[in-house]
Amino acid sequence: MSPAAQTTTTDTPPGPIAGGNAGMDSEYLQIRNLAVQFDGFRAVDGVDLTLMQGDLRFLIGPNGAGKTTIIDAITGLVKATGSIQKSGVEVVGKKVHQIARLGIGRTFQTASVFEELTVLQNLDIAAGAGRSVWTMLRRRPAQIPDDILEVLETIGLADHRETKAGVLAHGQKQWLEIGMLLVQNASVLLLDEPVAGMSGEEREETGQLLRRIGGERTVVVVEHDMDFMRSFATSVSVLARGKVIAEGSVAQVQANPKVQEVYLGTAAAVGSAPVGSADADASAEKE
Ligand SMILES: Nc1ncnc2c1ncn2[C@@H]1O[C@H](COP(=O)(O)OP(=O)(O)OP(=O)(O)O)[C@@H](O)[C@H]1O
Repeated sequence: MSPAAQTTTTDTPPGPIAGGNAGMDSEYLQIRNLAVQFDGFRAVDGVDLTLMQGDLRFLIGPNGAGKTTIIDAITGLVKATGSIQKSGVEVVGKKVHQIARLGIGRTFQTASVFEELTVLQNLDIAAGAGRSVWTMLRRRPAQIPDDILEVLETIGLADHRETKAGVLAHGQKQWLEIGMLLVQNASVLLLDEPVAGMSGEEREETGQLLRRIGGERTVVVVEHDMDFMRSFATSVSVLARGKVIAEGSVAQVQANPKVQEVYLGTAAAVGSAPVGSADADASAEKE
């Protein structure tokens, strides 16, 4: 069953809304004055972001704006300065595995699943602790832990749990990768171009999946697909040359002259062109 087909009317957590939906006790990510340099080049240059649980935040901006580097900095893959706090705990300076243990997970532009293993085995490995491959292989379906069964339903792959990941459709691989973060109990999910290369139907289903998981988590989506952003973002931060140049609702950023300038230079453009398109990049370079 596809994720989109699984929306329930009872016990459905509140969906994402701008500013978050979980009140004072919610998880959050607070980024202050974040900077990343590569040989003196400031790829990320003094970025502040406040990301609340229940706010489905999109990070957009032309190619090279620094979006992926911000995700790399949050997850410890590149050295950064400044502060990144996850619910009060400082992340900058911690190692990749320590950051993952804090509940911060990410996906990559190309899905990184174990192609030779089944969907269930991939989720089992991601869930990790104490589950040997042997236990996993001998286990009967009834013994699948509840948390993994729930995630299989959430990502729409319950009927594919014995399918090898390598033969899944492109979209299903991305959903599996998101599922691998969910079984690790990641409360902050950083998704790098999750719908790149997907069909229209897969995009819609992915958006619905993000809505379902985004109500209870902090979800940040780096995306070039403007239609997808308009359909599912509850808030948007726009980056250009390593800096946040605008932030707000979809309507607010689309109406922002700085954003229009970074893209094609007209109001119509930011409403229609995919960000990062050749025209948009040419325009950004002319600034
Ligand atoms: N490891 C690296 N070494 C040197 N420069 C890098 C490295 N990683 C990224 N950069 C540079 O940093 C800048 C920001 O790159 P980044 O990938 O974060 O941009 P982006 O906004 O994610 O772009 P895109 O939308 O094209 O993925 C670019 O100029 C890029 O060339």
